[in-house]
Parts: sequence; C-alpha cells; structure tokens
Amino acid sequence: MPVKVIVAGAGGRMGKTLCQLIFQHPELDVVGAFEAPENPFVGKDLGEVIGLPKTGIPIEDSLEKVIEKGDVIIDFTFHKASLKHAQINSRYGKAMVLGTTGFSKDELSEIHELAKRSFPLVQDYNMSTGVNLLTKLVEVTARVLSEGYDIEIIEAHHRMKKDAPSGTALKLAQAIAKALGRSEEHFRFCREGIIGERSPLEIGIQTVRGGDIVGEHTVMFAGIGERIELTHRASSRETFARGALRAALWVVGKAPGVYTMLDVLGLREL
Ligand SMILES: NC(=O)C1=CN([C@@H]2O[C@H](COP(=O)(O)OP(=O)(O)OC[C@H]3O[C@@H](n4cnc5c(N)ncnc54)[C@H](OP(=O)(O)O)[C@@H]3O)[C@@H](O)[C@H]2O)C=CC1
Ligand SMILES: O=C(O)C1=N[C@H](C(=O)O)C[C@H](O)C1
Repeated sequence: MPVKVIVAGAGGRMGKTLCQLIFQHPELDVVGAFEAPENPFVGKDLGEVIGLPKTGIPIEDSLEKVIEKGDVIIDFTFHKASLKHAQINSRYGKAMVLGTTGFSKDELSEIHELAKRSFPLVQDYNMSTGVNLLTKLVEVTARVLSEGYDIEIIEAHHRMKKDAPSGTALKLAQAIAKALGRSEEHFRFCREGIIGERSPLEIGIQTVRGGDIVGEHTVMFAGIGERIELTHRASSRETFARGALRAALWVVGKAPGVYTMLDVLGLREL
C-alpha cells in the first residue's frame, strides 16, 4: 500500500516539484494538498496547478480539511505557517517532513517540543544528499584546519527567496561551530564600514540574491598561502524534493521525536 502524502503549499516552487515527483513514485500517493487561504490556486484541481491531467484532488485552504486522509505531511511553506501546521498536527500525530527555513529560535523550539510529545518529524534546512555530505566534509575540514584558517560561508539563491541567510548556511555554520567548540556568538553576518581586522574566531556568513539561482553554498577556509573551498550547487529543486520523499518514506511509523536528514541518509556516524 503506498504511503499517503499531504502536501502543504502545493502551489509553491517546492510544493509543485514534490507533487510532480510523487505522481511518478511507486510507493507514494498524494491524497491531499492545500495552500494559504488567500492563494489563487485554492479550489483548483492539483493536476491543473502542476501541469498534469486532472487528478480529482482539489487544493484546499487548510490542513484541517485534509489531515485525516494522510500518513505524512510534507511542508515547505513559510515559518509562521509551518508552526501552525505543527500545532494542528500535534492533535493528530501524523508523521511530518518539514523543509521550511527562516524560523525564529522560539518557533523552532516550539515545533521540536510538539514533535517530541506527539509526532515523528524530519526537520532539515536542506534535504539534498549533497549538502548533507558537504556538512560532514566541512566538519572534518574544520577540525583539521582548526587554527590559522578563516572560515567564510557564502550562499546564493534566487530573487524570490524571503529569508536570509539560508537555512543551509546556518546549518553549515552550526556544524562548524560545534566541531570547533565555538558558538553562534562567533557568526558574522555580512560586513560594512570600518570594521577593523577580522577576528580569527569569526565564522562569516555572506548572502547573495539574484535571478533564478536554485541554491549554492561555498565554505571557504582561507589560510596564508592557500585556500580550500567546498561548494555545493543545486541545479534543480528535484534534489531537495527527492530527499523529502525519501524522508517521508523513512519517517512513517517512527516514534515521536525530531530527526534530520543525517538519520534518513544514515550519515550521522560518518
Ligand atoms: N529544506 C530544503 O531542502 C529546502 C527548503 N526550502 C524552503 O522551503 C520554503 C518554501 O520554498 P519555496 O517553495 O521556494 O517557496 P514558495 O513561496 O514558492 O512556496 C511556499 C508556498 O507555501 C504557501 N503557503 C504560505 N502560507 C501557507 C499556509 N498557511 N498554508 C499553506 N500554504 C502556505 C505559499 O503560498 P503564498 O504564495 O500564497 O503565500 C506558497 O505557495 C522556504 O522556507 C525555503 O527556504 C526550499 C527548498 C529546499
Ligand atoms: O529557498 C530556497 O530556495 C532554498 N532554501 C533552503 C535554505 O534556505 O537553505 C535550501 C535550498 O538552498 C533552497
């Protein structure tokens, strides 16, 4: 029996890609799709919205209208919306895959607390295999180059992206900080003016926005006489969507709690 998926934000860039891939997937079925209440796709057939023949699945205007039909909710929407979806889901206990970025610390910790009490959650700022491997490579590199190398993260995304820096840049920065015994106090977001010399403990995080860049992340280790750069470039949203579908299959039936793509991909102990 295929796993029954509910797609939040089905008319968005990630929502559409997810739905297109689920329709080709032998182990997954879309059973419900919804959008923000004021979204122009509400009431339309999902097939019409994602460029496929009619599916008989209407785009609803809330999670409550579809939640009972599904085994798992996949949510790539907006920070406030995802928090609300997690609050609703805490009454139903459905598995959840959450790819949204831009949460405040309080929002994310509320979502994690809800999941620990009532549903299994895969939450990750980047669902691609490549970025999760990059995170591990960056941890190792940071440990080896722990002294004498200045660390800068540069992220680039499309002009429509609403949050900065990217969740992935934060995930990379957190991994580096943990590997080096540093903390978020060392994060340095962009620079301007007479800023003085660079502190060796800083972890720089720089943001670029433009055009249709899907998502690029470089971690630079700049020393004296040499520089190492580790880069991931996504050329299609399918890489994130495929990761999310893998997570959806993995998380159904798990105990309530918070998991990440490292768990899904089996990379935690790497
Ligand atoms: N973890 C990962 O691997 C990845 C994460 N992301 C993240 O996913 C999120 C979405 O990205 P993207 O698809 O590009 O953004 P889009 O803006 O294209 O899509 C988001 C969709 O969610 C909808 N939405 C907003 N509020 C609600 C609500 N209350 N209920 C249901 N739907 C709602 C939006 O509708 P409306 O336009 O009407 O507001 C929109 O259709 C971002 O946070 C992004 O950073 C993106 C790619 C990969
Ligand atoms: O908004 C996007 O597009 C993306 N967001 C994620 C992030 O903020 O890290 C992941 C990916 O890079 C695409």
